[in-house]
Amino acid sequence: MKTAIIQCRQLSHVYSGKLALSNLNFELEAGEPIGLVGPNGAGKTTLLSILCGFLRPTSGKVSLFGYSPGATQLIGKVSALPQDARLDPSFTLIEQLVFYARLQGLTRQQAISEANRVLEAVTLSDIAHKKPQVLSHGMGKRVAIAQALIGKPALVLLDEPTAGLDPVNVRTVRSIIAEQSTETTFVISSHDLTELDRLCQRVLLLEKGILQPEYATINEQQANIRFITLQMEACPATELMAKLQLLNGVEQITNPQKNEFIITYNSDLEANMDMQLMQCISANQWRYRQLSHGKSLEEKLFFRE
Ligand SMILES: Nc1ncnc2c1ncn2[C@@H]1O[C@H](COP(=O)(O)OP(=O)(O)OP(=O)(O)O)[C@@H](O)[C@H]1O
Repeated sequence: MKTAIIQCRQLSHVYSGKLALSNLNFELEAGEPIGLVGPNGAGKTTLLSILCGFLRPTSGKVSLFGYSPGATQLIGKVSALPQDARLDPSFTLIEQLVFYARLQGLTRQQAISEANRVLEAVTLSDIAHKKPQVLSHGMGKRVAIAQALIGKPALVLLDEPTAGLDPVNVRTVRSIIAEQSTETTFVISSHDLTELDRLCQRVLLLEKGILQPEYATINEQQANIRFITLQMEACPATELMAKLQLLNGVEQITNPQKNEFIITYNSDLEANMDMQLMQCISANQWRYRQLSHGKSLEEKLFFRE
């Protein structure tokens, strides 16, 4: 039986009269990264701060691996990257990482080797002996992630890890998370749904402090009902939808935004729907931009029926 790494029961938080989290109940198991999404002010940072032990909930129960957040038993097991992580300008990167590794109880030699390991994981070994002043914003974020990876924690909480990063750094952070996910479960809060879609199989959606229960996991769907998301170059939407509707197995077509179509189909009736779609597009000399299986996370969360 899988054990819960995070358990929240009737968890609420109020800031001087303002309800930020309302009666959250959920349980998460170790595994693939977990996304935490919601509009500004939804309560994501509040929830992560409670999980880190920085903030005590107003009411309810939270446990990580069976312990209260901040418990000494969780040192080395749980770590966090805050939204605005800061580095000390007076010390080199390796000195700061060694310091944090020592705080976890490692010997000096172990701490040096661990600091080098995490710097390598975020591909910054070449500037290990530089001070933080040389870091770009993206590199600073990667050092902070390196710090969160010290001691190979089982759970890492990342608040907006890619916010404000250029596409190259976003890609690097994404691959760091993907690579480390074999031994660490990440909980990642982000506004970037495309990013989370690539990384996460499971998503928690918060709206005004309330967890939307049906979206605790996003990948459940009836086995034979499948989706294809089709992005087209400019095309006659009404004609395209009418023609696709005639294809064998198609149940429904929606057009949530310009040049984007979601085809719902029954895979028992038509297993090769993508081939059928391509043939229909080609026969009509339309041009497509992208065809992907499934719905995007944005569709699942914000265009739900
Ligand atoms: N220290 C505080 N004092 C009072 N209210 C606060 C405090 N921190 C957050 N809030 C309020 O609690 C609610 C949840 O805020 P929180 O920062 O957790 O949301 P969020 O989902 O992380 O938002 P964002 O996406 O903008 O970072 C908001 O209405 C916010 O104004």
